[in-house]
Amino acid sequence: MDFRYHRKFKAPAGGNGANKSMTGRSAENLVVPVPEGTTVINEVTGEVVGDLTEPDQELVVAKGGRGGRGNIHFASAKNPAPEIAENGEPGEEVSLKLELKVLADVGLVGFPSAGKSTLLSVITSAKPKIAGYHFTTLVPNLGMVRLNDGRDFAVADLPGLVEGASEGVGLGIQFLRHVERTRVILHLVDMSGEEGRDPFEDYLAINKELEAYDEAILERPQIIVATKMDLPNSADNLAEFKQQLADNEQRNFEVLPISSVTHDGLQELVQKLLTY
Ligand SMILES: Nc1nc2c(ncn2[C@@H]2O[C@H](COP(=O)(O)OP(=O)(O)OP(=O)(O)O)[C@@H](O)[C@H]2O)c(=O)[nH]1
Ligand SMILES: [Mg+2]
Repeated sequence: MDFRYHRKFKAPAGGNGANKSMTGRSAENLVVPVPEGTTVINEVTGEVVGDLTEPDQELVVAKGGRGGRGNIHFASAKNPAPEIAENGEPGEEVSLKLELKVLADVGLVGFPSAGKSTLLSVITSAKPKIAGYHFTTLVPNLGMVRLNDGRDFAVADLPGLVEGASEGVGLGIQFLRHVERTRVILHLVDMSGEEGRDPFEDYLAINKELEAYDEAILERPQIIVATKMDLPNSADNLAEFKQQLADNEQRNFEVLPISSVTHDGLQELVQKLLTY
């Protein structure tokens, strides 16, 4: 929000050089604070200038100009106090794009209404919007899982993905950069079969979109979370899903069944996430 209306930042000018051997005074540095996880990109060349991932990390994006030299610099034996001094040079000017990649440990992806926000709401203290229609989540939600022993990790709940997301359908794809750096991706698949959905088709469709976004994402650790296991057809659908997975998938992703309603499987899931 800070950058919405304030887009130009200019450090104050240093002083010019002058007589009486005065070198131009340096001006104060201008420091622009950004959140952790900000990638700084040169808007013109597209080059990544730097990645601010640590607290208090700093990056110089534009150097000030060389200060003007005072008259003593131009002194000679003949003229020990010349009446010339230099002006300072202008500082660098750059156009930058700041991109925030949320530094979550765990990223939740899946079809709309797969139960991503509900899962976030039961394992963290976050209170995301939850509803029975698609695209309830419009921007990522973050929550912290905190254990009694002091361990914790951050979970990012993303807007749902649909077929064609990588070509701009729906709104999920623009947020996928948030899972690029998570330690593990939780791929939520609704096992209820409601609305005539086929869990395995959903699963394949989402992976296709992830792959189209960035092939490397599918190489990242992924756990398949089978959701809504409290609903009547879920157990049968899960058995079929596992069979289809074994028949069609080379990758060996683990499948963890959960219900955010009965809380079955949640503890196992959290324990598993601690190992990443
Ligand atoms: N029975 C049952 N219903 C669930 C469970 N988890 C979520 N739901 C329901 O499924 C619907 C969608 O849940 P959300 O958590 O909003 O789904 P989402 O994946 O965040 O959806 P988008 O934000 O649209 O991508 C809601 O009506 C939830 O109450 C579950 O474990 N069991
Ligand atoms: Mg949601």
